[in-house]
Amino acid sequence: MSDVTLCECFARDGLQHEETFIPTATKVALIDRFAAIGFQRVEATSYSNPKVVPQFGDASELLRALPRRDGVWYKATCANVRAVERAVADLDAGFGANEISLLVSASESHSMKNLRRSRADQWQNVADMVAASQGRFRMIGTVSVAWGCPFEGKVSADSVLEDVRRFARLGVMHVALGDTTGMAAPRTVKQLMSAVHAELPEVTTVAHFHDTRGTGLVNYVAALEAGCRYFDCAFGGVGGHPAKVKYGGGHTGNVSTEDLVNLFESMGVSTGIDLEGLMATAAMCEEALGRTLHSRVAQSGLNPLLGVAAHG
Ligand SMILES: CC(C)(COP(=O)([O-])OP(=O)([O-])OC[C@H]1O[C@@H](n2cnc3c(N)ncnc32)[C@H](O)[C@@H]1OP(=O)([O-])[O-])[C@@H](O)C(=O)NCCC(=O)NCCSC(=O)C[C@@](C)(O)CC(=O)[O-]
Repeated sequence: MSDVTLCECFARDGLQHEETFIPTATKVALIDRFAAIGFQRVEATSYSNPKVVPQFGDASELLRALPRRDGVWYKATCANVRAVERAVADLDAGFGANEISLLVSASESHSMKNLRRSRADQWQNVADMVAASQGRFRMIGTVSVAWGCPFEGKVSADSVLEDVRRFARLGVMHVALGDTTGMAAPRTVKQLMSAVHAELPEVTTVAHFHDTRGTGLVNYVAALEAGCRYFDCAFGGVGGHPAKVKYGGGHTGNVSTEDLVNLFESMGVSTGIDLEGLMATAAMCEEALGRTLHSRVAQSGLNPLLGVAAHG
């Protein structure tokens, strides 16, 4: 049993803004590989409107082809009721995701840009999505821009806390808090995470930090210290947000899986990930995208002290 549960997000958050369509067979091989090296949660695809996000036009085809592994949660992102209906239809057809994420934004402007709905309308949407899901999935409530919005600036921690309560009232007991454009810092991470854990211990928090400003790893340590045990990451730091073009902000990027695994394991926090497999998989991800990705560990190698008692 590992100390933390990592969700490998390369195939969804990672690929979301890749302009080139990655062949379905390549995605399936990578997702299966992620599960094979120890990821118990893998974000596999999104049931977004395929006209808006063509990269996921193959969601059902991909999930149909994906071999299942015991104990692995395959997540599909859902932004509206139509998305959940597609997830249910796939389950009815004998395949599909066993985990879905339901999206809200902590700010009005981000909600309008990302989901094309006001927060109030999206919360109604979430209630409808929960009903449409028929209790057939593990549900992950996801609050974007939870530590700051690129358009509005400060986001009220009380408002985010209320969003977590609303998910819990709807029976969504896993809630991911997203630092969508890298505005969190360790102090604010600890404050918000600790407040959620103190008031809602029955909710499992998931930390979803982007490395927009190089704060991803320190924020993950802060979340760990605040009691969070579920973390999102993506090989090569791929994905994040299309900050430059559409959403304001600068460099995009998830926290690199290789770097996060190396950090946690160096701290003595077991991730359950096979370390040799990690490095080989990083190379597969680079090959799939045809470029060098953003991971210090992929370039420099794992900490040589891993597996060795640090002070003799
Ligand atoms: C925003 C919405 C939901 C508005 O969806 P909408 O209000 O239905 O509007 P629309 O204009 O997109 O839809 C019009 C047409 O598309 C169809 N349609 C509509 N939805 C679907 C669907 N799901 N699947 C298949 N078809 C769909 C719909 O049925 C209709 O068809 P028509 O009647 O014209 O033939 C939609 O445009 C959409 O899915 N957009 C993509 C949203 C998205 O993927 N955003 C990025 C998510 S990442 C994120 O939120 C951040 C996160 C999670 O990573 C955390 C973090 O970083 O902090």
